[in-house]
Amino acid sequence: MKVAKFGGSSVADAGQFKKVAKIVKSDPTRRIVVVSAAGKWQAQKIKVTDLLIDSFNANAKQEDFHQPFAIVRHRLVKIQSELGLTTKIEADLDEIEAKIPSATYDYVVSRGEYLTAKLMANYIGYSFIDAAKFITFRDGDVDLGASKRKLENEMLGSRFALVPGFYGADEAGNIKLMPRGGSDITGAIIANLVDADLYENWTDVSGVKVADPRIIDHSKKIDELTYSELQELSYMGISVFQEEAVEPVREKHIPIAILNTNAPSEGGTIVASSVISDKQQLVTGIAGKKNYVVISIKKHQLSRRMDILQSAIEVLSKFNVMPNFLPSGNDAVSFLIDFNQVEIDLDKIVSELKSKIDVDSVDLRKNIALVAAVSAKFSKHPAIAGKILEKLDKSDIDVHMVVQEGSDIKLVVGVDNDDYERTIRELYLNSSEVATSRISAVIA
Ligand SMILES: Nc1ncnc2c1ncn2[C@@H]1O[C@H](COP(=O)(O)OP(=O)(O)OP(=O)(O)O)[C@@H](O)[C@H]1O
Ligand SMILES: N[C@@H](CC(=O)O)C(=O)O
Repeated sequence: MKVAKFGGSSVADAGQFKKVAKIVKSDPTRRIVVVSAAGKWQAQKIKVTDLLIDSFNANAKQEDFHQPFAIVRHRLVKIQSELGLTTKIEADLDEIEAKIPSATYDYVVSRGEYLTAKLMANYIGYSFIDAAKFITFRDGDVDLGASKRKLENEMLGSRFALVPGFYGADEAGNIKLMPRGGSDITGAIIANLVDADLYENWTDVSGVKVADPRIIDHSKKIDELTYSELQELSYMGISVFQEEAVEPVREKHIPIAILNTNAPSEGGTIVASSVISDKQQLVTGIAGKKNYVVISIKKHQLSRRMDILQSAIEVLSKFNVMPNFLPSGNDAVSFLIDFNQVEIDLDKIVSELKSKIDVDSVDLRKNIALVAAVSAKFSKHPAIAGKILEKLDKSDIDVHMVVQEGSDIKLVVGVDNDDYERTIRELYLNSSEVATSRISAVIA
């Protein structure tokens, strides 16, 4: 049995619905289909999820929430009428619109998936199963045991099911959202619950590319990836697969196929526990994100001062800040933090660190981009990392920091935001088959 998840671009309009139906109908083993909310595709420039967030926020600020909601209504009703569906989605839309002033954020924002799934279920003739009926949250996490029992119950009598992604419910029945991109997680959880043979993730690219296709035209496709490599790439910012969606399928050794709804015959990327590696390819994938801040605290022999480190972490936790990386040396520790996390409180955090902890200096650097090269080969051939840094040095890119931590399959460099695209291009050039012949001696 296959679980097939279709992302927002795959269900953005009636034309995209038709492509999904063709794919699903071409293989009867695709018994459970998960969909995101109608997303971006061609003329559709805003995701339904973002319009619902706008509606909720407008109401919270006592502004007109009917305006963004009208766009949601227009898009979904258009899909219904263009496909001649019998769903009567208007009644659901009326009910949701009436509830916005009193409903929770999670309820309002999850309705994009709920409504899109109802439309798709009607179109392809699958039974609609609401994720709130079986994906059960307990203490913030999904309880797989409870969810499995409930899903089995919901599936009784249904051979083919259509499930909305991105949300579940707590034991009291309150809707609980997953992180952004969470429909990937729903699909992965369901694949785990039903012991699927394959988890298909359908999007708008033919698999994971070595580097972001918006930066590298015609970037080479990665044919095979390990779960760990995909997890690291997702953590570092490739939006094509949600990082938290790896674990549920890895646990059951279920392979993932990342495929293109707009070009199903092109094939995609297969993700599994181990892969046959491409000898020529030193770096499997490159990912990154702009806009980090680096807060560095310095003191002689800081690495021996647990008390100081503890106090610094307490200051960050007080502001709900979780550093993404913590490069450290004998006399200094740096906290690398996504700027969006600290934007409002940054000055307060720096002044509290200066006033409350006994250090020689607290330095702040903004506008840092992190770029990661990921490869399972790094663990066996650490010299590759040195070669990569040498290449960046020769191209006059200022590397402010290098982090090679944790999984030891990832090398992260911190560069200026302005050098982000150039760094990705340099790494890409030196990861591809042609260029690697110059440095392949390292792995020989
Ligand atoms: N290395 C990469 N390989 C492939 N795509 C990448 C990579 N890095 C970034 N992307 C971007 O990821 C996009 C696909 O992910 P996205 O989440 O937008 O898809 P989706 O299937 O429409 O899902 P949803 O709208 O539900 O989040 C691609 O269009 C591409 O621009
Ligand atoms: N619709 C949600 C979830 C998803 O697409 O997976 C989002 O835009 O983040």
